[in-house]
Amino acid sequence: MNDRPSSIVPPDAARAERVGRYLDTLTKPPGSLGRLEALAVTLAGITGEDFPRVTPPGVVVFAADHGVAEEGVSAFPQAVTAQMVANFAAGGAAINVFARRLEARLEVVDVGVAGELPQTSVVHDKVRHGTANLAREAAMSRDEARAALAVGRRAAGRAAEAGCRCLIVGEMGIANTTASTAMLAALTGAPVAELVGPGTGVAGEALAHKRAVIEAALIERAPDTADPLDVLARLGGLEIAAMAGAYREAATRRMPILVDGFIATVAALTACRLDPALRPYLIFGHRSREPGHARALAALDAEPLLDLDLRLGEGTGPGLAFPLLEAATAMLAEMATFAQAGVDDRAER
Ligand SMILES: O=C(O)c1ccc[n+]([C@@H]2O[C@H](COP(=O)([O-])O)[C@@H](O)[C@H]2O)c1
Ligand SMILES: Cc1cc2nc[nH]c2cc1C
Repeated sequence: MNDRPSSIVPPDAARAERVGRYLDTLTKPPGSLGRLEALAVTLAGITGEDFPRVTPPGVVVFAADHGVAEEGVSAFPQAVTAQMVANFAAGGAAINVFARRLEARLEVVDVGVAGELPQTSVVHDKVRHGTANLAREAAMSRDEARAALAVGRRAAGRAAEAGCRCLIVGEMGIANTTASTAMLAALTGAPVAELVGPGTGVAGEALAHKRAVIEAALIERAPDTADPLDVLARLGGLEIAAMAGAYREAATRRMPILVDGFIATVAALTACRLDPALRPYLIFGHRSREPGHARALAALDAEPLLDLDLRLGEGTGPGLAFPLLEAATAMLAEMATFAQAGVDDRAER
């Protein structure tokens, strides 16, 4: 647990309740817009506004490399992390496409890519050139984990200062499903066999090898499972730490946070273990195909908005779910009440 008091205030429960009552005055049978109504209530509580605004959204993609890639745990080579950062910078990745449709502010942050990146449109906030191989030694030191958390806090702070009203957090890091699976096993006690999955597409013997690498690392790194920073440092990733830091900063600023898939949810679980006050600020964008995601969501008692068989990362699930948040706020702000529209409500019948 965190040794400092939380900087996150609880959502405004009284306002959320008032908005819930107001929803029942709008021209629809009470509750008939289902989870969209729950979303509107949640957003009112988070923002402290009767008519919350979520536009423009800010998308931050954290990129970092993983030493454990040398164990052959990914279907793609480590160089793809830097190559995809170049693709993000050029505007050609899936998240670029979705962010443009949302008119989102998009920032790509190098928190730990191996090698130097030339792109000027990328925020260079590198803590180290990729983690160490967690199969052989701790992925990083506690100080490096803290530094990566701070990278995330700064990025969320920039999004807020730029006027963003909702934070979408994505990641890019070859082999980060190995780190995330190891962290999730440590944080929940679930067997690796239940959590491990294909990531970018490993199958058959390669998947059995990935499982064995993670199981051995859990024994050899022996993290203190009650200490989330220890789990992060020994088994985690720089982008995973940065995501956790970004969530915390956004919650401190009362911004709703849309969480992506497997890696993003493991980062969210880590951040909630560091500070449980974060949890009400998290809205889960989608259920990933990665098998461990179900367990990570269950650990957070989370029900995601979409289930589209995605397993990409980058913030793409939230990029697709964001229009639901917009619809929830527009419904609240623009629908007529029974009185305004001259529609009989049940009480008058
Ligand atoms: O978000 C997810 O649920 C997700 C599931 C599987 C893979 N990914 C992405 O794929 C990469 C990690 O896969 P791997 O096989 O290299 O560990 C990393 O860049 C993630 O963004 C993402
Ligand atoms: C091509 C590619 C794109 C990605 N985006 C997020 N993770 C990724 C992994 C790969 C391999």
